[in-house]
Amino acid sequence: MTIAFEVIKECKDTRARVGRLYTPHGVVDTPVFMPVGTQATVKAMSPEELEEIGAQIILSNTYHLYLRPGAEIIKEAGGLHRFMHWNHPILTDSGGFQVFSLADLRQINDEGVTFRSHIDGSSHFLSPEKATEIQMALGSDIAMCFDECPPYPASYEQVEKAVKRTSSWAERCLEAHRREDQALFGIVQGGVFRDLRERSAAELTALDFPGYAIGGLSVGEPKRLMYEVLDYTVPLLPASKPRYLMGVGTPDALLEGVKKGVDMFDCVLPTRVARNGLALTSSGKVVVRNARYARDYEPLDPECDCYVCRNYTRAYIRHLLKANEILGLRLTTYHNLYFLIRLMAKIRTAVMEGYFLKFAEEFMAKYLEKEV
Ligand SMILES: CC1(C)O[C@@H]2[C@@H](CO[C@@]3(CNc4nc5cc6c(=O)[nH]c(N)nc6cc5[nH]4)OC(C)(C)O[C@@H]23)O1
Repeated sequence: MTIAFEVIKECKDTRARVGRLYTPHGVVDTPVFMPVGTQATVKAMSPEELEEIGAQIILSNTYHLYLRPGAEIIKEAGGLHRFMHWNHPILTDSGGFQVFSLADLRQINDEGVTFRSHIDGSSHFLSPEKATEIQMALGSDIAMCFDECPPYPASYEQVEKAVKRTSSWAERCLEAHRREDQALFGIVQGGVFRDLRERSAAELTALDFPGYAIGGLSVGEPKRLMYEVLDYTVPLLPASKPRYLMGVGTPDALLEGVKKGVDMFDCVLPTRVARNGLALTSSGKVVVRNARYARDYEPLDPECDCYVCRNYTRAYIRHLLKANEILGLRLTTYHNLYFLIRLMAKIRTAVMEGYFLKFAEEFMAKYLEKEV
């Protein structure tokens, strides 16, 4: 069995649950936030710093690694874990979504996708079989099916077509998947149409994957629409298997997702906004680049106990960012990742001890979405 999942504790007044995901590279306590390491690195962080921060599992991308350095090099290097010196679980996204969101898409048909590389414009073809072979070569602990994620908004017909293709491609991925020490997760599509979500979930759960992702969300739809889709999609997935909400998210979305029964999350947010000099704190966002922090000798978050908040001030980090010093990016990234990973640890404790709903309400009362 490449992967096993057990629910440890269920919340009594929400769908939240604490679980444990057993993978070939170690155990993951869920709900979990996965830092994104698109090109075999979580930008600006070393693996040792990620361990210090408490990262349990990271995400990497088939599309990017296939284009550069190429799956063959990573395979020759002994696989992705060895290549990037990360000896804990890795989940790889299948490339479907990245082709749509990054590449110069040339053609999509039932066979697969022809596209031009966003790096050098060279022409490539990705199919369910090829995306599966690449992930087997990378050796991630969890591979994702090659799916079609429609944009938002999209017509019913467009989404229906993507559901049909996603289901047929899922069967082909299952057929092509040959790695005993790697789990393959299915991805449910269906946009914001309830009947299409029901159809996609039925077709994918019939294939009995060890875990399921909810795709097609966090692609520009209003948050309340995403929550509505989660309310009727999560119950369609087997309660005994991990549920992964792709591309999410912000602290409020993580809390809502956990409340609705999601176990796994990933998002570029903490690392991406760090590069714009934005810090996530318990009382909201702090754009530390702003002049107002020039003489602010407090830590990024006075309530945070991370290495950055114990040793540096907003004034210093602002100076570094303004001076385009690399350490500025590193310190802000370190703190943002720590903030989200720490939030997930607090969520797990709150579920275990039966006060999750109260915790969520108190956290949101303090964490104002607007900048503080
Ligand atoms: C939230 C935030 C900050 O995350 C950023 C940016 C725009 O949204 C993101 C995150 N949302 C997101 N939804 C996804 C859906 C799928 C999917 O249906 N299938 C597969 N295989 N992979 C997926 C990956 C996904 N990522 O997607 C890109 C374009 C990667 O940048 C991310 O806003």
